[in-house]
Amino acid sequence: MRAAIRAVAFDLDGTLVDSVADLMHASNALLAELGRPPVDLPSVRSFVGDGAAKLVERVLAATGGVPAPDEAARCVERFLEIYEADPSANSVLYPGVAETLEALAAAGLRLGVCTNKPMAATLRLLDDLGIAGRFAAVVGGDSYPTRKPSPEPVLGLLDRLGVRPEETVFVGDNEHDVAAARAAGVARVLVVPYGYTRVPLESLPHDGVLDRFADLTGRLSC
Ligand SMILES: O=C(O)COP(=O)(O)O
Ligand SMILES: [Mg+2]
Repeated sequence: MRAAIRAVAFDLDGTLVDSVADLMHASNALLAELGRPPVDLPSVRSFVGDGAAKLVERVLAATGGVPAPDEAARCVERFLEIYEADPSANSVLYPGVAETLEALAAAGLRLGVCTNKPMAATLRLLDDLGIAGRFAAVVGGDSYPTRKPSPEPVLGLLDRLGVRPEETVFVGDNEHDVAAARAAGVARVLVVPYGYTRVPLESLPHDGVLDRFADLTGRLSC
């Protein structure tokens, strides 16, 4: 018999929040300080998903090249300083997210976030958008030695939520979410079609596409 679903784990960027405008803003503030040209929204969108250090590396590669490791590390630090100061000025929840989280929490489900975004910026963003209180646990890209597509942060999140993988549905937007959740052994992996995926969703081993985020409430029973 299949275990009943007791928890839902969510990816953040591209799944719950359209955050790319603020990531672009922080990237361009860094580039201006370096005397480099700005990057545009579609480029930044394609750079998101592997955490802040990779995002900055891709931004630098696209605007004149990646500097030596020390200098690149300073760029990541400066980017985070700028981004963490205001990660939500132009970021919005996708349609249906606030209502659906409220309905799931009211139904007694344990909700969690597993993102590759560093924790400090993640907590500030969730707080600014008014949904921090919905989550019983949050795991960021710097919470464990590895990030998604490793299953480690997913398993860490489930541990903090006090649920087993077979009692959990994971909702994400890209190939790292599907790989990490599958490797963690969750009951079901659902994907949203509006996020920042770099590969076609139909090529990924997920269990279904949520055409509307609100459809999630109907997809949690067997
Ligand atoms: O790459 C990031 O910083 C965040 O990405 P995620 O929330 O989609 O995991
Ligand atoms: Mg994502």
